[in-house]
Amino acid sequence: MGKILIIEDEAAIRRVLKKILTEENKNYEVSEAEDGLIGIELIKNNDYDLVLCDIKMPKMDGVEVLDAVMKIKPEIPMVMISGHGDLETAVETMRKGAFDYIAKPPDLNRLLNTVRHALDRKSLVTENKRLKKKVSKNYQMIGESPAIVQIKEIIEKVAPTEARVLITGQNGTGKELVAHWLHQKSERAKGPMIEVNCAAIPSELIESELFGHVKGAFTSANKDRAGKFEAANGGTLFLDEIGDMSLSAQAKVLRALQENKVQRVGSDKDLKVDVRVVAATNKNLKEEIKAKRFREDLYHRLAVILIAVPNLNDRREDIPSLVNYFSEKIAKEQGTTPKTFSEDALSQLKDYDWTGNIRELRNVVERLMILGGKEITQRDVEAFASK
Ligand SMILES: Nc1ncnc2c1ncn2[C@@H]1O[C@H](COP(=O)(O)OP(=O)(O)OP(=O)(O)O)[C@@H](O)[C@H]1O
Repeated sequence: MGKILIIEDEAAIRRVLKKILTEENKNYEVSEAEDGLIGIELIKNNDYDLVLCDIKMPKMDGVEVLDAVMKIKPEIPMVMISGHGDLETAVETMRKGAFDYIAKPPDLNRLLNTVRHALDRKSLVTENKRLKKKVSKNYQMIGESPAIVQIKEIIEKVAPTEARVLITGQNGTGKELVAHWLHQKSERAKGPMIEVNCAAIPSELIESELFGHVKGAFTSANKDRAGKFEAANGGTLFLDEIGDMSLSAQAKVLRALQENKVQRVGSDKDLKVDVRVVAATNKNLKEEIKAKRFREDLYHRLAVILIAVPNLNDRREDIPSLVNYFSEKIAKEQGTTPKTFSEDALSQLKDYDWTGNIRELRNVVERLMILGGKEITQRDVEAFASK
């Protein structure tokens, strides 16, 4: 990574900059443009990682070039080159989105440092974009049934707010998927999304997992450790299977939600946290409250918005599109071509006796793709779906 474009009308300066950069790093690939118009054309048609741009130039000055780049490729860091008279403009360009500026004549160390930093940031931005794409691909929510459409609408409305959400539904109905959407579509999407499966953590460890601990808090605590609340600072904490959380951990979670503060186990120092909590459960929390296994006050804190994810059996009309979606997904994962399912096969699967778990549907599709014919028929479904 190191495609750099220099936009500068003075040939001598271009030469010096190019020399410094190419001598510094053999991987820097430097191109030149003698004015802003040529520069912008090059930027449109190439993928640069960094642009060095003079401020004072005839035809189109550096500020105009910056404005144009911010519109067409805002992810490219721009480093402005300023002469004696335009230091103020240089500072102004930073407000407009330039990464930094260097003064003429360029100081070697400062130039190289700025270039390195700008390229580092570019690779971070690219990586972030790649991850975001991956995440949004992985978390597609398939289905046009009224129930799914309604859930999508609720997500659109609720995600941008700070409201806490309780997601209910049987195992494998898509609760985690809903939680990811809530995070992705919120202001907090730039921050972390941290997940804790409360059912998978032994009750004696859950508090340390959520709130962290200090060295010596218990026998195996040999150093200070931050908990998930701290890790989720600025983002979303997804407490999955919250119905399985111990009563003493529930009390601490309640305090964290009331005061936006946590204490590491073994410490009495309050740490401020800015976390949105989204929780999920397959249990009926109202019944858990009656049985004194779940705190009612915590329930009311968590369940500002309730999203009940329907069972697959209650939205059978989504099954054909889910089958096609999984067929494509599995084929991609295995490097094969997706199989087509005949109309009869699809309607057979639609009426199939599902447990309600979407993972079960995925497994059936995978089994049919392995065992079935070129096109999956009703006979394939009869023969293999329930085996
Ligand atoms: N509407 C949907 N479209 C596409 N894939 C889905 C949909 N709903 C669920 N899935 C997929 O089904 C699987 C199970 O969903 P998820 O893990 O969200 O369920 P869950 O209710 O959180 O399960 P558990 O209770 O076991 O934690 C995941 O791989 C998820 O991506």
